[in-house]
Amino acid sequence: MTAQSTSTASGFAPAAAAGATPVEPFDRSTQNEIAAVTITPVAFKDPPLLNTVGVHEPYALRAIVQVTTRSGLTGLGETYGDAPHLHRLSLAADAVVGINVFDTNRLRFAVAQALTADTSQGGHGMSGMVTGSSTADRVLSPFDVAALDVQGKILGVPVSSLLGGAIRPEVAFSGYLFYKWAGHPGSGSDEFGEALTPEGIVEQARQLVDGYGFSALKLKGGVFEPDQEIAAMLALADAFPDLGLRLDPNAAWSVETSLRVAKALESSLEYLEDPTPGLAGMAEVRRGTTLPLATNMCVVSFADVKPAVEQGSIDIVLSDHHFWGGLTRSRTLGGLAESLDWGLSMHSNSHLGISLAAMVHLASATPSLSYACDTHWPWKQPDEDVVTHDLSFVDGSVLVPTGPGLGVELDVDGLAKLHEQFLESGITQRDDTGYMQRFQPDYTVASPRW
Ligand SMILES: O=C([O-])C(=O)C[C@H](O)[C@@H](O)C(=O)[O-]
Ligand SMILES: [Mg+2]
Repeated sequence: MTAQSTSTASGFAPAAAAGATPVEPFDRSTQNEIAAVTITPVAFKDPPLLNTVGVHEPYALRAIVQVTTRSGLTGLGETYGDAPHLHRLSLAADAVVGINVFDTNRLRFAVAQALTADTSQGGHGMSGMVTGSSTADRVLSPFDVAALDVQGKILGVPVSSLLGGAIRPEVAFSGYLFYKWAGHPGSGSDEFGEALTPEGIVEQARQLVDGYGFSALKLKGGVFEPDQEIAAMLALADAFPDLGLRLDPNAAWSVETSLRVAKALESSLEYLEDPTPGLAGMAEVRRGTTLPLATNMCVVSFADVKPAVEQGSIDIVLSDHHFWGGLTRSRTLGGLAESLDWGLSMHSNSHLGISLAAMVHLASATPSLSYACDTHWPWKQPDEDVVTHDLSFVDGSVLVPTGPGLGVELDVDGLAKLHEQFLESGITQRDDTGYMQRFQPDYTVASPRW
């Protein structure tokens, strides 16, 4: 998908324009205007990771956004690859042509305006585990990241410098543990093997800690009876007494069950993530436990912040530049967390190297970040990516790239291969539930389930 045009930028969205007078960008050079946008959907291999809505399909989808200026510089962004999201990205791609890459406010309003007539539903790339986040912010995100990548290349500085400067030279990540089948049905065992018991989870944790040196671990729960997940967390606490532990059932529990689990794990976790659905339910759980409550489900956009504060729903918000409007707006979230005295952590979906680089730059330049960031990285095949880079995990952390922009280079062959894989996969929209039902036809989703 390519949008190429010489038209000028779209105007400001009416709501955003109220009280604001559009001015000429400081950089009048047309050389830094966006001349073309290319959107390439890709698919990469993903193991059968279980969660409360089903199981990951054999391929995870992403879309790679390339933004090229009139001077021929290209910036990269990465986002979800579901069909409705691809459609919205293409609407936005047309709208951003002609905008100067330094004018990220204008990018935001052009994207919002391009989506006003869009009536397509769904396709948010999260298989139902994040609801209510802002569609415009999701679509904006890869354009914002790509614009910052180009800005960095023009100025010869890393993206972290454009976000206020790295205040830490490396970013700590948390290993992401999943219950999983040995392999996708019919394809034998993968290199991680089965993890369906507390012992299996401890063994998986050992693999991740040995391979990456993580200092924190998060278990994706909401898969088995809460007592089994409590047992898994206690076994992890026993095996890894020095690591920060988190449990995230993606709102699979009632308030009552959440309080029971919180009591059992009160001295073993650094936080409990989204035990129960909704701001009110979270607030009720929070009143009954001393365990900090974190979320990437009930506070997922700026509109959620005020009611969450009013109701006292959370202690920690998980940022994620993919649904908080890119790196520029994620900085705003960092500032809000700081002033609200919320802890700040970072959420992750299955992702490739562009997103890893963006996460590292953002985390390095976010003073209020108070926890190791989630990453799905270990579940990706090392030979599948769309960029070349020297990002690697040492003692659970990734060094912040110091080269211009994101510090990653497009791997044209890698991109072509993963695009081909996307076409061959036949997957057009993430559907963990539908995939699960192919093997367990009576499987249903419930929130809360227990
Ligand atoms: O923290 C979370 O809620 C997630 O990471 C949601 C993800 O979608 C994860 O559960 C997954 O991919 O199965
Ligand atoms: Mg979560």
